[in-house]
Amino acid sequence: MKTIYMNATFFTMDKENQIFENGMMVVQDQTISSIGPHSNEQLKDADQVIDLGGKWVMPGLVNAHSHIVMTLLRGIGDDMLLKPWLETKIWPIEAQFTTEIASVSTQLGILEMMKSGTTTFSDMFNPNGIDAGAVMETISETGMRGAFSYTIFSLGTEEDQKANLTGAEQFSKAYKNFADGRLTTMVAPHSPYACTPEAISESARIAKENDLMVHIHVSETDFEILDIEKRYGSRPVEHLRRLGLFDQPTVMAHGVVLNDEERSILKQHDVRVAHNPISNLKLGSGIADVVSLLDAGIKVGVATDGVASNNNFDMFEEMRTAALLQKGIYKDATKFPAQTALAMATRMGAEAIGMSHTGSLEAGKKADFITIYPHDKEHLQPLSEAYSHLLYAARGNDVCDVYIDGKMVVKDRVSLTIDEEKVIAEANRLQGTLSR
Ligand SMILES: CSC[C@H]1O[C@@H](n2cnc3c(O)ncnc32)[C@H](O)[C@@H]1O
Ligand SMILES: [Zn+2]
Repeated sequence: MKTIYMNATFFTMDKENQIFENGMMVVQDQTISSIGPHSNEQLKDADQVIDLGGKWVMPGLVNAHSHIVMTLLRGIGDDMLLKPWLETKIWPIEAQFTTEIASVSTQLGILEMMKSGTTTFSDMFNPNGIDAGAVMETISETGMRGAFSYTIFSLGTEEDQKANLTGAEQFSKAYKNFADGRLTTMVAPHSPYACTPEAISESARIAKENDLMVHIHVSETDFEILDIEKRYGSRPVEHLRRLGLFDQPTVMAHGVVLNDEERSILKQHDVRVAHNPISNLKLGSGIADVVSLLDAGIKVGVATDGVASNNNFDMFEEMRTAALLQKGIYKDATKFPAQTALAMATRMGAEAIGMSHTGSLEAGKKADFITIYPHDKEHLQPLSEAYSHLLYAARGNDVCDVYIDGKMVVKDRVSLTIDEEKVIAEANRLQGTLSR
């Protein structure tokens, strides 16, 4: 099926950052086959021609680190530091989760992600009490692209830990390249503080044997650095390197507390970073030095973390915050230009999570894109500065239509794959069943 999208401004977010005003994009089945200026010649053999009526089109956003199953915990445990937040609030409530709660949380979270322009996500979930396969099926039905990773924790008895590792290995294998390759898995040890060295080494083994990426929280707070140094005699990055984790392609969430030596270890091992600026601010963890990460040649993606520490999945807000923070900490407005922030939330973010088949509008890439109708929106005028507006002025609810794998999943801000009313009602009912 060959579909042509025309009469739009296309922001490719490719390496050349091309913009085609009154451009044309040809999609063959799930893949972009060409993009460029308007051509009447191309129109002749199309099965379907879609006139986008002057909309802006950009690649779907890539959220490099989230916890979709926690969506029902939005607003619970505000204004706390990471350690007490996890230990006294989040983990006790997550212990009450059921498959139904996890599925509804997931639908609500994906609904919010898609409607604010995210088409790919890389997620870690707490598997306790839930049928992870059923939640993966739920994700598949929404049409979303991404990786869903079963977290490895060294909590509970030795038997619990063994069962957790077995569960993670089975899940990662069973759902690798799922839903026609739209969904996959990673191996996800929670963090150096919630996993024993044995669990980290086992994670590396599972990733190696199954050719999977690793996804882990690292160097999020000063406390973590002191804690790991005290327990193991080295800082988290060196600790994980020694355990062989970085011999597998790894994406680490946070990287707030890093020094030059650690950045050089990360670069040597091609470890990528998922930058979560709002969660890091809200949990009082600090501000990652993204300029130094990029200067060191490390790939960085933008991420929201879960909505219990954000408190939304709006990637427009996230990338703007990322850019403004770097300018602020460096006291230099030339740092972190719009181009860098937009690349991190699209193409570079996709590369960071090992999904370089999406993240830009280029021939050969998956047809994952979003549209914005700017003409009736005051905050997106004057139209001539559209590229600037995408970073500095736009917000998630400006997104009009969303396409993943060439398939429309949101039309005029209405989901075509999720029953919005039902999910919102269920989310409120189920949240009321949790005791806090
Ligand atoms: C990794 S499974 C998901 C699990 O991790 C917990 N969590 C959420 N946000 C953070 C964060 O910023 N740092 C560490 N751990 C976090 C939460 O229990 C999630 O369910
Ligand atoms: Zn997280």
